[in-house]
Amino acid sequence: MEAAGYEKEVEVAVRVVQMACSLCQKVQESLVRSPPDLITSKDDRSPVTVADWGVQATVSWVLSQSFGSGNTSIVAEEDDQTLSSKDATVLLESVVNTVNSCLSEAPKYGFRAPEKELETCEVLEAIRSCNSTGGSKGRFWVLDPVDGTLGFVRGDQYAIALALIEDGEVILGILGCPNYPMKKEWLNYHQRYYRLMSNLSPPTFGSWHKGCVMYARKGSGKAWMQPLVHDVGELDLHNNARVVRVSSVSDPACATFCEPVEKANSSHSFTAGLAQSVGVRKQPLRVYSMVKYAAIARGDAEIFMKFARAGYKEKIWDHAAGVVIIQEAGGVVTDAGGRPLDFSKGIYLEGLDRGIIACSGALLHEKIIKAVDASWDSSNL
Ligand SMILES: Nc1ncnc2c1ncn2[C@@H]1O[C@H](COP(=O)(O)OS(=O)(=O)O)[C@@H](OP(=O)(O)O)[C@H]1O
Ligand SMILES: [Mg+2]
Ligand SMILES: [Mg+2]
Ligand SMILES: [Mg+2]
Repeated sequence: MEAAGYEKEVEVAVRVVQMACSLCQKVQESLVRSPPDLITSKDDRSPVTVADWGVQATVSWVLSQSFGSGNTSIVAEEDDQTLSSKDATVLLESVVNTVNSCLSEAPKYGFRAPEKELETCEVLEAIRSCNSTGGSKGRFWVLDPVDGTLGFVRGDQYAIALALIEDGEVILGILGCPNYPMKKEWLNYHQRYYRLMSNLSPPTFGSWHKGCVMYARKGSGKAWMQPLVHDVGELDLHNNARVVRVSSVSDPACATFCEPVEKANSSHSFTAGLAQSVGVRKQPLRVYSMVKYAAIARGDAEIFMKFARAGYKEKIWDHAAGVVIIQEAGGVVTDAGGRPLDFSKGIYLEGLDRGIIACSGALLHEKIIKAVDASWDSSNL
């Protein structure tokens, strides 16, 4: 990434996301092998795991160390409520161990490890301190420690998403995609491999570069991708990252659209109607997490649509990193009314018109927006 400010922020953020990817790979490996007292449910019945809390604590601790705790404001998905309750001692112990094991490897990622292992109260404090509520003034980080937790617990795709917002604008976005290989052709190999995982214990697990980290700075006109790394020598952003670009396909007949796996998160029937009306012929690519944004940014798919049920309010951590990466890779992201997503109104994307549409180019985007208008009134959304 060329020198134009935010060098330290980019370096630190990419490296801490790399570190978080490694944490998640280890937890996912243990979940797939021996399910699961490391998973629990939140009040809305969505899953949360040792990895969600572990990543949040680790990223919070590293950002505070790197920029000073007084200068580090973080909006993040998880809180410490469940973990602090009396009957969560085993879970909490597991989170603390996971965080300490991850931080002991900090030097591999160019950070200083803590002088001694973090105490339970320090881990809880690191999680709790991510309590910014965002807004239109000043600087804050936005973190989704594990996006697509459902995919994560199912041994499938998930992402670690970190963004920096200043005065309501997303300035940096980093997406760690531990199961999304540098080349999409490697995906099949990976999926076959994972299905076998519960019976096999391959000695090389974790040592092959089966994931990637993507990142972009607003206004740079470039988005980058780096393989997952396991040593400080491989971290060099100049030598070990390559520019990614959106697809040049603009004919809907040749385009692929992606959407959430779960019908509960986005109406599959509505998007199927839209796809048909604009002439998209291929089957939708249903992928967990912000890996969908990564897929558009690097040209593996052309369209991403999400239409949540009425009343659901999208959260900023589910989109901030992905939006800037797609935009800098040459794509377009708006709500269904064609307006930019507004990250300046707190933790929710307030005022979002119906749904989210991300496309590799303006032509496809315009077609989808028109199709939404044409079919919205007869939809049940
Ligand atoms: N009802 C409803 N509608 C829409 N969106 C919801 C809903 N409930 C949750 N969420 C948020 O969706 C995030 C996961 O989105 P995905 O695109 O990965 O969905 S899916 O799992 O592929 O179906 C998921 O992110 P994580 O919690 O980080 O996994 C949630 O923030
Ligand atoms: Mg969640
Ligand atoms: Mg999420
Ligand atoms: Mg999450």
